[in-house]
This record gives sequence, structure tokens and C-alpha cells, in this order.
Amino acid sequence: MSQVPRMPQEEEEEEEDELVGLADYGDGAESFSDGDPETGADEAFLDFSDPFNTEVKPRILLMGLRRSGKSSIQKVVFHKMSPNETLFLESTNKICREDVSNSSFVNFQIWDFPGQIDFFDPTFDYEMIFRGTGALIFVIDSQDDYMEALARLHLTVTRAYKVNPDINFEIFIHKVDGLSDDHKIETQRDIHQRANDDLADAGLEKIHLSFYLTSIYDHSIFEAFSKVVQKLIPQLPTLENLLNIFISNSGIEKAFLFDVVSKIYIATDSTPVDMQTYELCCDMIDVVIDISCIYGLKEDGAGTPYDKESTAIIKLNNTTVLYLKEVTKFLALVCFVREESFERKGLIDYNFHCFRKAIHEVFEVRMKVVRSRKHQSQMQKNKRATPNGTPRAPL
Ligand SMILES: Nc1nc2c(ncn2[C@@H]2O[C@H](COP(=O)(O)OP(=O)(O)OP(=O)(O)O)[C@@H](O)[C@H]2O)c(=O)[nH]1
Repeated sequence: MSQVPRMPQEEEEEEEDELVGLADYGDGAESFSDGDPETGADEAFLDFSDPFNTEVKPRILLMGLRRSGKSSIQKVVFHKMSPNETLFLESTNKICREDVSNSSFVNFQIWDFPGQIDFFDPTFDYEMIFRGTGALIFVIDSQDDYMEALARLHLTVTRAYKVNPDINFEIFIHKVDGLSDDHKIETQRDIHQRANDDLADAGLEKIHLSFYLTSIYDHSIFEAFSKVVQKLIPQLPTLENLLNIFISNSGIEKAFLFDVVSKIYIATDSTPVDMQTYELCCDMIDVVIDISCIYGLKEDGAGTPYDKESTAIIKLNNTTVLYLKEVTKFLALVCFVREESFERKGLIDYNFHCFRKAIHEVFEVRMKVVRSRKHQSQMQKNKRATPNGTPRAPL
């Protein structure tokens, strides 16, 4: 963690070039970049084996008052910390930024904004922050008095909207495990009403806020995060379409495309999602990665627990088969198949092969655009420089 520096334009551009590293399946402490991430703008790494650089990954900010649960959410979702361990997380008393950019499909930053810090603080450049942001998650502690949080939410949303009207505003009404079902609904209604009234009073009713009831003690936090991320993926309709074609041609009941590290699903077919199905998928990913970590790595610890060979079949006692296969370095397909349909595994595997190829093509198109854009900007930079590399003097 570190104090947020004001980033000049140059650094901001460099960050766009950031490349993803190896996936992190441990507790992940080392994957956190401390303050400014080290960027490696090496074109040579931009190959097909690494198709998801930050250009195709959504950037998400996580904000909220002190002790609202931001670090806990990030640790539980992205670093497999058990919810009980978050009790020992230390609070921070200055604005902090943490990046979770190396570990998964989701490129996400946590901005810890303690309540007393205001937007006129010259030590950070909030315009730069909001300009590059896809979604702003604002965490409200539902077990606490939320009036101050609502005031801070209003200030944050209005500031962010002015800089970047395309940001998705996602409000996590958090720690709802401590509330009864009735109380949950009532709290959500009240927060929804007050937040929207504040915006209406400011003449900003066009700002849309989405609300989620979340807790780190169940899967609700993963589900909410899945929805937040899905909204940011421009290829989502294509991914859903491919999943629909795949399941209908393979006799599969349901299929999810999962980000393996975080266990959030970035797409699913158009049949409805139920919580139990989703939880089973999460459990399966845990089992696969845990077994692989324990028994799958080489003796010197080399290799990764999730690679091209990763696949798993689990037969349940209700005639359903869970089938997991690697799609990319970050993504896995998890399917629910009836036992009788699974007899045609050859067909499923063939269709999966086509599906996987199509997914890679979808992202490769994007990568081509990114590469050509980089090439163009490099050409422009070169044009501006004289043959010995010094910048041309202004005319
Ligand atoms: N009951 C419950 N407690 C939670 C939940 N999420 C976080 N907490 C607890 O809330 C406390 C504060 O969590 P943090 O993650 O440190 O909060 P933070 O927003 O990062 O706090 P600062 O670093 O001070 O900004 C911890 O004791 C967590 O265990 C939840 O879903 N339910």
C-alpha cells in the first residue's frame, strides 16, 4: 500500500501498456503492486498465449468509508482469504491504492478513501483516476449507521460522473449476513431511496445506481462482482452467443465461463442462473486448484496449478456431471451435463474445441486493434523525434 501519487500523463499512458503476468493462486500478497505498478510495455509479450492485457480487462475501483469492508472483499474474492481471517485486517488511514492486475482476467484497483479525505486534496489526481475507470463499486456497511456513507457516496458519484459519465456505479450494501431477511430488504429500500433522492435534488437523476446485497460469508459477493464485471466486457453478447450454441449442440444443461482466480463468471448461457449451481461451480474450481497445487506441481514447485491440460469431471449422485476445461490462462468453462448426455463426451469435446477456438478468435480481434493502435502511436512518436532520437524543436 502506498500514498497515491499524482500521475503525469506519460505514466498514465504507460499503465495502459501493462501486461499481465502469471496467475496467482496463493494468498497473493506478492501480487500486489505497491503504489505504481511496474509496467512492462514489451510488445514481444503481446502474443496469443497472453491475450488478455489490460486493454481488454475492465478497471474497477472499490471505494467506501473506513472499515466498510473493501480490503476484506478484495482479499476474499481475489486471494482466497477465508472470511474469518479478515477480522485481523489492519485499517489504513491515508488514501491507498492496490492493484490486482496480475492475477486474473479482471484488472481491478482498490482505492481506500477514508471518510475525512476530500476531493480537493492536492495529493491525488481524481480526474485521472475516474477517466480510466469502468466501474466504481461503493461499499456501504449495512450494519453501521449509513448516513455518512450516503453523503460520501453522493460526493463520489457526482465527482466521478462529471469526469466520466460512462462509469457504472455499483453500490454494495455490505455485511448483510448480520441482518434478518426483512431487515435486508428494508435497508436496501431505504438506501436506494435516499441515494436516488440525493441525486434528484442535485438535478442528476439521470445517473443510474445499481444495488447489491453482499457479504463475504457467502457467495453473494462473488455473484455481485460477476455482474459488475460482465457489464464491462464489450464481447459479452458474443460470449453468451457462443455459449448458447455450444450447449445446444452438445446436450449440456448449463455452462459458465469462469475467471479461475476470482471465481467470478464473466459469461453464461441464456438459461437462468441459480445460486446453488453457481456455488457448485465455485466448489469445483476450488477442488481442482487445491488438488493441483498439492499434487500437480513439480517437486521443485515449478509449473502452475492451472494450465492447458487442466480438466476435471465430477459425477454427482443426482445423475448430473460437472465438467471443467481450460479455455485460456485465466478462464475455464464449467458445464452441467446429464449423465446420459455425457455418454457423448466425444461430441462435447469436439464442440468444446470449436468453442475454445472461437473464444480465442474473439479476443484476438481485439488484440489486433490494440497492436495496431500501439504501432500507430509509436510511429507518431518516432515522427516527432529527429534521427538522433532527440525531440524536434517546435516550429
Ligand atoms: N459481518 C461481516 N463483516 C465483514 C464483512 N466484510 C468485512 N467485514 C469486517 O469488517 C471489518 C473491516 O473490514 P476491512 O476490509 O478492513 O475494511 P476496509 O474498508 O478495507 O477498511 P479500511 O482499510 O479502514 O478502509 C473487518 O473486521 C472485517 O472482518 C462481511 O461481509 N460481513
